[in-house]
Amino acid sequence: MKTLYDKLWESHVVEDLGDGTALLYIDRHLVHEVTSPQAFEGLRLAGRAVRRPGAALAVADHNIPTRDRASGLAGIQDPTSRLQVETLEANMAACPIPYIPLLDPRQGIVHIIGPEQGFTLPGSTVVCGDSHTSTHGAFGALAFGIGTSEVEHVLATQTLVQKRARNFRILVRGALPRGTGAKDLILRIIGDIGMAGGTGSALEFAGEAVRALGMEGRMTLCNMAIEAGARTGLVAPDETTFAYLEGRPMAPAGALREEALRRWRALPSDPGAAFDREHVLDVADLEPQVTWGTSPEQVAGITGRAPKPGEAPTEEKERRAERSLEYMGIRPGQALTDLAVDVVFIGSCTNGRLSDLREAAGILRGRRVAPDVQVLVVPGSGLVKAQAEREGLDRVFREAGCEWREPGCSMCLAMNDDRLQPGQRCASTSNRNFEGRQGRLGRTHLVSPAMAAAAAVRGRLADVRDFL
Ligand SMILES: CC(C)[C@H](C(=O)O)[C@@H](O)C(=O)O
Ligand code: SF4
Repeated sequence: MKTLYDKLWESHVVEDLGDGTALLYIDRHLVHEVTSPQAFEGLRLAGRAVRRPGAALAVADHNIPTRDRASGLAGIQDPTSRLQVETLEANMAACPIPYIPLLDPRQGIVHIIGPEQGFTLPGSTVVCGDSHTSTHGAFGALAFGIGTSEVEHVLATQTLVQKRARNFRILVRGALPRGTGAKDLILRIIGDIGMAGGTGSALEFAGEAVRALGMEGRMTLCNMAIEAGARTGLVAPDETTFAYLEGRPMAPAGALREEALRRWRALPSDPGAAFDREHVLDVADLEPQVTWGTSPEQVAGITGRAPKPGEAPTEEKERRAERSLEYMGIRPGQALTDLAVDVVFIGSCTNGRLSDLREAAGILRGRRVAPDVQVLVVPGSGLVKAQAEREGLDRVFREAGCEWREPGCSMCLAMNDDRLQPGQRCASTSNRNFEGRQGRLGRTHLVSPAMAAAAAVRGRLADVRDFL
């Protein structure tokens, strides 16, 4: 009896190296501009070629502006940012890896375009020089982030040495209550098990609440598995997965699809397979979640308060909470709905997909953004943007007073023009809230798209259930 993870691992071992490590075959490799330049340089210096260009897919996403795209590379003001994108373009011109250029309608965040193109498939190994590669585990793929030297290794050999992870099942009972979704669920899970709770493990999300999620919600869960310290996140593929993949440009079709479906259906963990660890939670009472600190584990329900001295379970957590509150400009015990926001960011590979934009638009429709709040809505890809526009979501956002931008990582991290000013407070649908993540001295509260929209309207962190 095997878990999904065991099956994925065992079917990709090229050679067992002992000590729990093995050389794995890598089926798919996503490439972006930040972690690939040195890898290509390394190949050049060693006189090596890319082993299987067709197994890779490249796109620029982190350093690109989300406005005035028409000017292309020339529109990138920051020299380091421009150099990274230029280098990616030069590397792609010199090798046959499929590349989605900046002005291509399919351009977008690497973790959004992979699934969208049908590049990410159940049963495969997927790597990228990016920690949030775990996102692709939502398809029942073994997907994990790698470092730049590993990017070079995969380019050269299509293999990678890995250490086998422990099996950790997160079993989610009950149905997600009104006003909550995948983002609230993963924030709650990280709050429960902690930012190091998943260390050395593959987190398999299971249970009825996970089955009920669409692919986009499952991607949100797996995206943040890494924020619980896990190697990767997984959801067993099922009919929802197969329906999502049907007709995608790079997914198997016809007889190949039939053959693939037979294999994919054998992937889920066998009933009774042993997990090294299990965490069970019931979501019947889950509230919309919001982080109050500078780690995703520092999270509470929106009706909650910032912690008071003496409330943390350990001395170390107490000190961390104290420091976080100081950085965040929050008084101990302050009600979270007291906190006024300056900026709202709706986007990222956590929550920049169509269902996320629909969710946010559902709250903003017919309402206005509070005065002096800047709201950035950044679709995760050009295809998400086009579909949102067909549905009139861009109008909903614009009429409410939001800015409708071009796809990219944007304000998820301070690597492009979109960033917080020192001291600004932001309700953000992204995945990281450490100090300076969205800009020097910026203050980030991680929330769902619906909660971000509610904060935009109220001008403070707000309970989205008041808007339903
Ligand atoms: C820039 C990149 C290497 C980084 C990552 O690995 O995750 C980024 O995507 C992030 O989210 O911090
Ligand atoms: S959207 Fe954010 S988390 Fe995702 S790849 Fe870009 S920077 Fe990393």
